Amino acid sequence: MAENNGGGVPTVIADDVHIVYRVNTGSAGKGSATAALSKIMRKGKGDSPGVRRVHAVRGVSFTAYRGEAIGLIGSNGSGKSTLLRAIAGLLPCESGRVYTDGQPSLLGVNAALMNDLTGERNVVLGGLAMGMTREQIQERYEDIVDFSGINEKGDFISLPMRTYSSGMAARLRFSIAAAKDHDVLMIDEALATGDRKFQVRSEARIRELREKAGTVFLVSHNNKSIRDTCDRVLWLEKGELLMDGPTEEVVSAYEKATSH
Ligand SMILES: Nc1ncnc2c1ncn2[C@@H]1O[C@H](COP(=O)(O)OP(=O)(O)OP(=O)(O)O)[C@@H](O)[C@H]1O
Repeated sequence: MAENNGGGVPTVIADDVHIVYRVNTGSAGKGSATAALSKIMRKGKGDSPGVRRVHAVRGVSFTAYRGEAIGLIGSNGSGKSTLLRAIAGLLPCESGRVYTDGQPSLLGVNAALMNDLTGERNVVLGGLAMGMTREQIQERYEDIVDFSGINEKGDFISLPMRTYSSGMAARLRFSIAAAKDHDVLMIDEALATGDRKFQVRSEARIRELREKAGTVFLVSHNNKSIRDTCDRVLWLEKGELLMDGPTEEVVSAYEKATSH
């Protein structure tokens, strides 16, 4: 639908993507009536006993271009995080394809840093995990810590991450990820967790990343963050792409639909 690419270079192409989780329900026990019933229901569907399918993304197609910041909105459980994980290559597609130009990096509020290690060690760990060299990390270390603001109220960077508030931890995660110029940067709710001052800073950094020819995806329930950051929005509902277009058009339609 949205063709605001200005003749740009595609960075992510999703082509009729379907993603199915398989959940072990543990109800495969012999003899129980429920087990027998689910066996009958499952017949011909090709899944093993005790496994339930959750069809989280259903036939989503879009093309993202270099320089775009794309918001993903939709109610809880609509498939936003699942779609991001598939673009990052962390989940396989049941059918359809995701093509990417460059390495997509997913920055979630749950991005795996080690709680028992200090902030300092996590900066190094996170940098290495993103493919930076030790020298590059060394070079950017001060900037990362300054950007995170972790040390504004004392020397917190040398304390284990488990002593951080959720906002502080989210800020550090964002700062680590934003230290690298990404081909495709995906942010899951990270902005919603920092305080207003940090949000302003991270929005500015996202704009910079976009100018460096990357593509940014942002999943958020905060429509203001989406409006401030994105120029295009995908609205997912029950795993399907309901709307794809300019931010104001899609967010207004979403607000209208969810206001009653
Ligand atoms: N690991 C998992 N195993 C099984 N089902 C899952 C898993 N993760 C998500 N789901 C299911 O997939 C569907 C989409 O979930 P997803 O987390 O992608 O939604 P979301 O739009 O990001 O939601 P939210 O706004 O609440 O973060 C939901 O029905 C959810 O229950």
